[in-house]
Amino acid sequence: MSRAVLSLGANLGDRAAALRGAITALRDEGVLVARSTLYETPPWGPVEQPPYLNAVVVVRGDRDAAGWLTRAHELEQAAGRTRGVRFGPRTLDVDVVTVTGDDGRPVLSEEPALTLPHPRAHERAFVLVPWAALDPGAVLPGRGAVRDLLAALPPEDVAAVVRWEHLQ
Ligand SMILES: Nc1ncnc2c1ncn2[C@@H]1O[C@H](COP(=O)(O)OP(=O)(O)OP(=O)(O)O)[C@@H](O)[C@H]1O
Ligand SMILES: Nc1nc2c(c(=O)[nH]1)N=C(CO)CN2
Repeated sequence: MSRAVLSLGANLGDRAAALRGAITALRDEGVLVARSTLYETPPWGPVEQPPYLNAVVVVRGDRDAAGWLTRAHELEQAAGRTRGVRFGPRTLDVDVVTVTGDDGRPVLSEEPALTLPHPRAHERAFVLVPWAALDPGAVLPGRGAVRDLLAALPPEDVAAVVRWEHLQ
């Protein structure tokens, strides 16, 4: 049994359907603990591409860290994702942000195939804003409180992450 925080993102096709489909699948299999609302976010990184919808979910179930990565890849495939450019556009991206074992300890890994906590989560407003809204006391192991990490980001990056359901 472990608990994982997953980051979901989509910027091609019906973005909301892709995120909602993944969240519904996790709920239906009984592992969804909590989900954020959907946020529209400017593209992070070096690739010019359309805006993303992002969300963060907390899941708990009978999987180890590698098992959550496998589930993440299955959800991406179910949304029709094909592997393209690094940091490039996609129908669904599911990243494993952090995993906590039943003993309450974070799983730490430096393996390229599964680095935990996710090595770029601390610098991504599209992860930190939904996560802090979902769990104001959240901590990114090795980096600190999510609220403090958000305070360290450029304010314009944080302000650009907008609750999408309010825009509809
Ligand atoms: N914590 C992690 N969560 C998801 N994938 C990871 C993680 N650590 C390592 N990986 C590996 O990263 C590889 C590339 O993943 P992906 O194509 O989603 O990268 P990306 O989305 O372009 O970049 P990023 O991971 O920074 O969002 C995956 O095949 C996976 O094995
Ligand atoms: N806003 C935002 N930007 C991104 C995202 C994402 O989910 N949201 N995912 C990426 C894939 O690496 C690259 N850039």
